[in-house]
Amino acid sequence: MAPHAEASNGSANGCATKAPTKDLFTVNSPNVRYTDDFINTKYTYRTTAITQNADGKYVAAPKETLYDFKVDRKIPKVGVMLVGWGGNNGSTVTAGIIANKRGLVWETKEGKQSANYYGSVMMGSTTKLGTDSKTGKEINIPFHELLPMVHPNDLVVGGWDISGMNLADAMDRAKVLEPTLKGLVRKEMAALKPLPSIYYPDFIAANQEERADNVLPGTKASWDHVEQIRKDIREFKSANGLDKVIVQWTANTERYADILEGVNDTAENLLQSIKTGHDEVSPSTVFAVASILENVPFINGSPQNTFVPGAIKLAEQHGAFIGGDDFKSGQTKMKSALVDFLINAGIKLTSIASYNHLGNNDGMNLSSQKQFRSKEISKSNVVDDMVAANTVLYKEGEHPDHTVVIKYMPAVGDDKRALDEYYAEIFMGGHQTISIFNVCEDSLLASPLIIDLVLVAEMMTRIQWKAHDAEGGDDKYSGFHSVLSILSYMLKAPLTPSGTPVINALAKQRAALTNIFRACVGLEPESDMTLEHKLF
Ligand SMILES: NC(=O)c1ccc[n+]([C@@H]2O[C@H](COP(=O)([O-])OP(=O)(O)OC[C@H]3O[C@@H](n4cnc5c(N)ncnc54)[C@H](O)[C@@H]3O)[C@@H](O)[C@H]2O)c1
Ligand SMILES: O=P([O-])([O-])O[C@@H]1[C@@H](O)[C@H](O)[C@@H](O)[C@H](O)[C@@H]1O
Repeated sequence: MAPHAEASNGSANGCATKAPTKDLFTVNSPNVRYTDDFINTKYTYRTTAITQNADGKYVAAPKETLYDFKVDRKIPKVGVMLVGWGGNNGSTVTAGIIANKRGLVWETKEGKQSANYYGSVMMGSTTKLGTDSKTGKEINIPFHELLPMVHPNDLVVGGWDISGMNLADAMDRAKVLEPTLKGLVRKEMAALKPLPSIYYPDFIAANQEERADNVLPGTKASWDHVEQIRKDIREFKSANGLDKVIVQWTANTERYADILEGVNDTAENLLQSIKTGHDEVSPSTVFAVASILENVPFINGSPQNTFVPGAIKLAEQHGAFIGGDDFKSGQTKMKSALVDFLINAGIKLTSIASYNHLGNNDGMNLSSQKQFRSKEISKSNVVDDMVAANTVLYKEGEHPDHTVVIKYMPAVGDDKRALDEYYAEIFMGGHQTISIFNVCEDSLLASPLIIDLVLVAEMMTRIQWKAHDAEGGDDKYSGFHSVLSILSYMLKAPLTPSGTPVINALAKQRAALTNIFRACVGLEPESDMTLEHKLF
């Protein structure tokens, strides 16, 4: 097995498709039917339709839409190919999966530390299944058990990097993990070497050039690059006996690409622009196009506008999944929860100052203005929906002052220092000032998100839906829309289907993820009304 494709878990090319694992629960309902291969549900989606009558008064009417969902229970053998595999996130998540797979325990100054998946919603959190019919107590289950999901220990990891450093040396370069842990995974990591990648210098900071020693010929888009990446994906899948591959961008933040009519505005123009080597097509867009043409999900963990209109249209034409943008790991995750809380508590946030400094290579790349601008955009838009939803506090177009500052300070390495000040108006002219000092070990916060994005994106490839009707054959089923907005909980700037709203409020994002998964097994959304504890 080629080293670059060597499974991080050393898995043999055994049986690619596993039988359904033992389920933690079954749903007892006339609307849910289990077969060996599928969970079939008839689901009533209940919403409230609003109209406005002549005198401007709203009229709210309950609305029901019937869907059939079908979930493939067979858990496939899945590989993830990381673009930027040799980076801090890529090397850290790879070592983390190996450590969990082997159940490693290592010495630290605080004593023994066991491998875990803390920070992963799928692997580290629980969700309420329901209420015990005898005791009335909440029954919570691991989120991962809600649907038949891939286990991250079984993921095969590979990928590309413009730096040819093997993953053991890259792990040392990253300076994220404890030496004792690194020693336990070094041998396996040393056998993992990133595939050569495409490098278009104009899209990332000039300070990245010194590590670019593992690059394919050509410094701007070419169809050879698309074909090589497609070939890499096919070979990785075959060499590891995989059923599926997910590609994820965790490479450097690129500058925004200009949206140009005739260049990247349609799928056809984008494909033609790659063929003619247009210099406004970025490496991340080339990876997205190659993944779409291979029909493997592509997720963008960085803030640049990888998904130019032509790339989105291409994904829709091919029914391929795309998701992004920019892992929501620390400062912004906190912001999307705190702003939601403050505004929904009726507190008028008037100013948000977000500063951070960090000393890793990501920070060095972001010290270049054009790359910082990509990050500033993704970190700034996260409050828009919450502000716009509260017309009591904010007039049309009114919003809090919001500034984002990022500085590169090598000394602190990957341990980013985030300082935030939230300033708000409260009752009768009072003010509230909230200051937060948040040391984020960036790659240890981002790595579980990389895993969640893979697990959820892969699960979505096994969920189909159709409008419920009496006959409705298998051929009527479809996949979810190509743009996987369900991934938004893990992302700063959620990509949504054209014309649909962007939801940044963290609690709403998690509720959407939870309740869509519940619908797929025929369960109602969790409303937290607990009327059983109020009406008796
Ligand atoms: N908490 C976090 O770490 C976090 C949060 C949100 C977003 N991100 C984003 O994730 C990305 C990775 O973060 P990181 O800390 O691992 O950065 P990093 O700089 O350590 O790793 C990026 C890797 O990408 C490689 N690379 C650059 N261009 C490439 C190309 N065209 N093809 C293949 N490889 C390429 C670099 O050689 C490097 O190894 C960055 O864009 C960052 O902004 C990180
Ligand atoms: O997710 P978050 O902590 O808000 O944002 C982080 C930024 O604050 C940091 O400067 C950057 O280097 C990371 O890539 C990440 O984007």
